[in-house]
Amino acid sequence: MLRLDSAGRAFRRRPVFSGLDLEVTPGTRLLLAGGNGAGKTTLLRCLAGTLSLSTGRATIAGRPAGSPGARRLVGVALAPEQTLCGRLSGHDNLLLVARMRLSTREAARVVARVEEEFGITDYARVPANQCSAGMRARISVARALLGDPPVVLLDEPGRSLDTASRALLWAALDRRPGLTCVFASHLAEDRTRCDRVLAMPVRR
Ligand SMILES: Nc1ncnc2c1ncn2[C@@H]1O[C@H](COP(=O)(O)OP(=O)(O)OP(=O)(O)O)[C@@H](O)[C@H]1O
Repeated sequence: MLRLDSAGRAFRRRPVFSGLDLEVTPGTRLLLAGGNGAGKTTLLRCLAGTLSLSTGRATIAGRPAGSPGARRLVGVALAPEQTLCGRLSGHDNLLLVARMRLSTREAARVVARVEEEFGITDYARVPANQCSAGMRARISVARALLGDPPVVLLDEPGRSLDTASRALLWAALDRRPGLTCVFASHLAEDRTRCDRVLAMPVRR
């Protein structure tokens, strides 16, 4: 489902990671582990296609990461507290994305589903910039799951979430056993939630 071949990314010639080979089969939950600066967010951004690799290749179901074909397959929550349009309600943020992919009726249906799953039906009615960081994170993660993409990329999804919200997140992922999930986390409990761990060393 997801593949890296000799993948590397450098900033100003300083490599963050290099020579990375990885094959992630459908339905796998892969945890990116590593200290601050190890390159977890950088790798997620390269898979999402918002940043390009310096060397090598990343593909999603055989399509180059970042290509329209790959983007259609991927739900993304990177910096989940910060990526909503602040003046729109959470509900409208969700609808905006759902309508890019789906008919009006289908968009309304999938938005209602994730709002219920994440318990955000009520506060998704106020402007996102009036929501707490945890509320925004819940909306962003819900947004990544809109329309059940086969792959989701989540950057520290539990960082701002309380215990109950984290339980909602994992329950939502558990309801999607075929979903391929790549997520970064510093939370020890998340090691029990994944099938594989990619340990990324911090390069000095
Ligand atoms: N746009 C950028 N320009 C220059 N250097 C960058 C840029 N983005 C990231 N880096 C560098 O790349 C390295 C990896 O950063 P990254 O954010 O991927 O780490 P991380 O593993 O996600 O860290 P954390 O656990 O703190 O979130 C760091 O040394 C960082 O300074």
